[in-house]
Amino acid sequence: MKIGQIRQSLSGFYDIYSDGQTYRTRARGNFRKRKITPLVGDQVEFDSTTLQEGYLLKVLDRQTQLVRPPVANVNLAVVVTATTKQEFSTNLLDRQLVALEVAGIQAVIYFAKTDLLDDETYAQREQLAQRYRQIGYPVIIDRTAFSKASLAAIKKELAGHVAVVMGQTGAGKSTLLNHLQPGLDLATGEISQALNRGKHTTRKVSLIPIADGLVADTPGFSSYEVFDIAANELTHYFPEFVQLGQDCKYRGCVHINEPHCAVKSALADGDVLQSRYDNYLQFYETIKNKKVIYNKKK
Ligand SMILES: Nc1nc2c(ncn2[C@@H]2O[C@H](COP(=O)(O)OP(=O)(O)OP(=O)(O)O)[C@@H](O)[C@H]2O)c(=O)[nH]1
Ligand SMILES: [Zn+2]
Repeated sequence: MKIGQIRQSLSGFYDIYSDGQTYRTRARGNFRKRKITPLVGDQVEFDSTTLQEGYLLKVLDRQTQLVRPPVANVNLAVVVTATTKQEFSTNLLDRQLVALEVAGIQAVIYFAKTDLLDDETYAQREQLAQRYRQIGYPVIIDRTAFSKASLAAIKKELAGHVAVVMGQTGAGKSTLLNHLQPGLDLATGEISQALNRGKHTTRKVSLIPIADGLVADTPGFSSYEVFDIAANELTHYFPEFVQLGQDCKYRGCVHINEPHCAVKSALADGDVLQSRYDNYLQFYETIKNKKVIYNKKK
């Protein structure tokens, strides 16, 4: 029995990386009975006779689990945010950040398409980047898109992590992945020619080693339509509110109507971003009314 990590899943085969080797395996039938679908990123126990023939025996406990892309144990997400006036939205950015906080996944923000900005807009984005850094989120922004420095900065963040790239349609996720890994043939929705039995297309998901980290080659979607939390918990997922909230007069203050609220006074002093607070209010109301949050910009 060996232990390894699923690095690729395709048509019922699982490629498991263990001790410098990749083993192709199939899952034993009992997985289906137990309703466990092995996921790329899973740490697993397996048996193998050759590199081509083996059985996946057991999926070990997961740290995290994403649905889109279906990857386990992701602990970092690169949030690709297009910065052009037409596309940029702090609402979308904050929504993704909250979803990641809820999932327990670290976020790195990448500001894309900076080459399309005029100087004034670029300066605004840079200022905003600084504010997000103060909250604790690394932000990668460079006047030159895909500069050596910005790619190196992303690679540094990826080191030691299992990561996904997320962001709106057209934000620049695939383009970024291709710059991080030149020659990468993004395989989203690819039909497996050797293995497809003609019933339906097979989605391949794999984790590719980039700069001492692993990145899912399938970008994720940002459409976390609803936060699976109660409205009064939302404050826990705004890191700057967590810290400030310790000085609110009322325990369990949600920073809306309570007097002597440290978050609201920091907002009045300009120490909390107005856009973050506005988005907080909007998410709060949405969760409270149990409405679905739809993406405004598609
Ligand atoms: N000028 C400029 N264009 C970019 C940049 N990044 C991406 N683009 C362009 O934006 C368009 C969308 O980029 P993609 O990488 O396909 O976006 P995506 O996020 O993968 O989109 P989906 O696959 O639809 O989710 C493409 O035409 C890219 O060439 C950038 O930094 N600067
Ligand atoms: Zn408060």
